[in-house]
Amino acid sequence: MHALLKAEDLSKNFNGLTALSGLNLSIAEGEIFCLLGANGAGKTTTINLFLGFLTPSGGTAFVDGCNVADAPEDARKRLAYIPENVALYPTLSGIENLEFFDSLAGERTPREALLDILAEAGLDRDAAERKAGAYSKGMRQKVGIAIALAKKARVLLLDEPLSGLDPAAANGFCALLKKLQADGCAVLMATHDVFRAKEVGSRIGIMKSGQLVDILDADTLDAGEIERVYLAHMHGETGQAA
Ligand SMILES: Nc1ncnc2c1ncn2[C@@H]1O[C@H](COP(=O)(O)OP(=O)(O)OP(=O)(O)O)[C@@H](O)[C@H]1O
Repeated sequence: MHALLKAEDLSKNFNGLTALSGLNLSIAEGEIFCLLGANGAGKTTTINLFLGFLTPSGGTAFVDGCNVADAPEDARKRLAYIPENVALYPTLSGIENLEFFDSLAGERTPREALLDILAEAGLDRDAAERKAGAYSKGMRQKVGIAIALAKKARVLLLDEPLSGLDPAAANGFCALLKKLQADGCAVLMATHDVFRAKEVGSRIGIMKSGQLVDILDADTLDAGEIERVYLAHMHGETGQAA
């Protein structure tokens, strides 16, 4: 399977602190890779290196075969990024925000088609016409997904997109991710939620102190087992497996 995200010996240091050390990882089309790890483990650093927001101290990040450091604009065209808090223009409606981000991505998708995309992301027409300043966090995440859908991004980078969502909103968000996965997207999602990682992930990576110390197959373990392996790594009871 074609790797849409690839890290080769990817590292990042900040003034002597190793935030990411020698990451080797391939994420194929149709795969959701969840990154678990304690605060400061290096998850956001990994995502920021794929986004081209940071320059690697060593190694290479590729998005759909495109070297991010050499061609950050090309790489960014192929991906969509959903942070923990999707920032929208509060005085614009949901549909106006989507129109704006669509134009930034160089698209001119007709308004009706964008309204359909918002509906697909779970935001009905009434909500889409309301000012985004009054949106809940879950509604803003839906616009984030709609931006990704409109862009036809093949790669999704998600940094704790579920934190603070109520169970129904988190469930809806995961269902959308599954749909994108079925369409062949590759997803890298940083999360603290073991249960959702098990539910939505194809593979689960465990990061500790800047290193990917284990990769688990989400299909063969239940959430309790994943949590046990995770905690064993955090408490230093397991050797490095990756
Ligand atoms: N711009 C920066 N300058 C200096 N140090 C940084 C910078 N960004 C991250 N770090 C450090 O790099 C390490 C990894 O941070 P990172 O944000 O990648 O962790 P994380 O796994 O995403 O954590 P969290 O779960 O809290 O979001 C931390 O020690 C952090 O303090």
